[in-house]
Amino acid sequence: MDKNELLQLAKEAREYAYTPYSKFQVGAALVTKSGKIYTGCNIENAAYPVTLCAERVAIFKAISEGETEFEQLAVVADTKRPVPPCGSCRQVMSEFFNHDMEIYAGNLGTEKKTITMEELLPFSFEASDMD
Ligand SMILES: O=c1ccn([C@H]2C[C@H](O)[C@@H](CO)O2)c(=O)[nH]1
Ligand SMILES: [Zn+2]
Repeated sequence: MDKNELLQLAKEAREYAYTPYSKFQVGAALVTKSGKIYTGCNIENAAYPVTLCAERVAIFKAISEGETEFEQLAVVADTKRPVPPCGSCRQVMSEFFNHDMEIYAGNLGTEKKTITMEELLPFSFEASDMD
């Protein structure tokens, strides 16, 4: 689907972010190969490390409904540059996304960056490394 439309859905999902601690709201929108869209927002916790990022919420929502193949992911936050997904999310993404899958990072304005999974996390540890 259109990159800008997906970034807009991520921006709307961001409004649901539960961020009493950081006050930093993030939204994500994930397109499946079957054509569905799963959104996510970051959800924090008084025990800080329990926090889940917007990207992982969107991915886990999809996985928990039987979706395992994905086409595009958008992520948006109120940042100067397009928001970079954290390392934990990159590892989770690499579990489910093909190397050539496109990730769109954006901000609340017009800054955006398209990056592939392979560019986002090169030389990533994968199941096949345990063969
Ligand atoms: O790509 C990112 C980066 C950070 N966060 C969240 C985690 C935490 O709630 C807050 C500050 O790190 O932002 C995300 O959801 N996605
Ligand atoms: Zn993350």
